[in-house]
Amino acid sequence: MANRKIVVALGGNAILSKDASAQAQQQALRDTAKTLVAFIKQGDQLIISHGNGPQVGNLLLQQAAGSTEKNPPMPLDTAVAMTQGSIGYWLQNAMNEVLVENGLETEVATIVTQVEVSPDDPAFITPTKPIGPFYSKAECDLIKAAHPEQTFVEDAGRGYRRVVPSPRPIGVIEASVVNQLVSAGIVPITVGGGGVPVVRDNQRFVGREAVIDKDFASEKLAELVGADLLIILTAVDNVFVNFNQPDQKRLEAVSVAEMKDYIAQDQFAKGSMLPKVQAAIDFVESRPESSAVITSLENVGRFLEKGDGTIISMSPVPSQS
Ligand SMILES: Nc1ncnc2c1ncn2[C@@H]1O[C@H](COP(=O)(O)OP(=O)(O)O)[C@@H](O)[C@H]1O
Ligand SMILES: NC(=O)OP(=O)(O)O
Repeated sequence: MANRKIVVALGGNAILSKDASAQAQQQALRDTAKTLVAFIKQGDQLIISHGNGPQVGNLLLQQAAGSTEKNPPMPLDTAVAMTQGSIGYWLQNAMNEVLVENGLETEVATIVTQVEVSPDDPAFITPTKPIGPFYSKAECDLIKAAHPEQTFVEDAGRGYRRVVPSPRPIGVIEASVVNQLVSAGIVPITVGGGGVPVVRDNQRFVGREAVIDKDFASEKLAELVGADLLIILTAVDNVFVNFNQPDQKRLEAVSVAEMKDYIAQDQFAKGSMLPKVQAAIDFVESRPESSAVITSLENVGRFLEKGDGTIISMSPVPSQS
């Protein structure tokens, strides 16, 4: 089925694996662009979003390392905007290259996107969003001693990471601009890093220091632009119940009601799979004719061909595999 309006959210592995150099991230995004072009080839209207957790954390560290009185570090909302710019540049450049290789004239544009949050969101007092590199316990203790204002958590057995507030998105300021670009046949790259968090202050919007979850921001955008499909790309082909246990079960076509039962059973890890599943449910509930897909970049071909992946909808249709 072509001609769908699709919001696709790119997970960490679409941009960054082990090597955080610009060159390596650009190469990863070239590979990602080769996958995404399949949607454009079959006539879908694509809207691309992406994460920025590792990048924005690294940027804060670079800023802190080089800052002087005359060259102060930038606040977190500005750092999020900076990563929207850098990752957006890499991705639109990669998309341009791959589109030309495929003989397509589609244009791509990155939009610095502001996402509205509530100033009263409890997330501002309880930081949960991991950013930047992983540390050992000893490294983490040293940083905490020097920066008692920073919060760190142990992240799924992989080490310690700084966490920052992650309020829920309630609006996307540039949603109408995104829709106008889509209507003009342009592929927008938007709500990068979850969008720049802003709060309403009478007639204006004011930045707040936080990092919004890109899956929630992509969901909000998908709702606002009236998307047909929300695709969340991550490192796994499917969502599982009893994940990583001998009896793990792959979820394929699954209903919103079933997903809610699994959430109640605590099947999805907080901070990794749970926000993706929650975003998928929120989107399908807001647009009951639509569906949401959680799968990997590597599985996109099989999703397009046979409907493989975890597909969440009100009334699931079994895959052709
Ligand atoms: N129930 C589950 N099913 C599948 N993956 C899960 C589950 N619970 C946790 N995960 C983990 O969540 C990861 C996706 O979260 P994360 O790495 O934070 O996302 P992102 O791709 O956006 O960076 C998967 O790669 C997997 O390791
Ligand atoms: N902003 C955000 O959700 O980034 P990650 O997906 O990289 O954590």
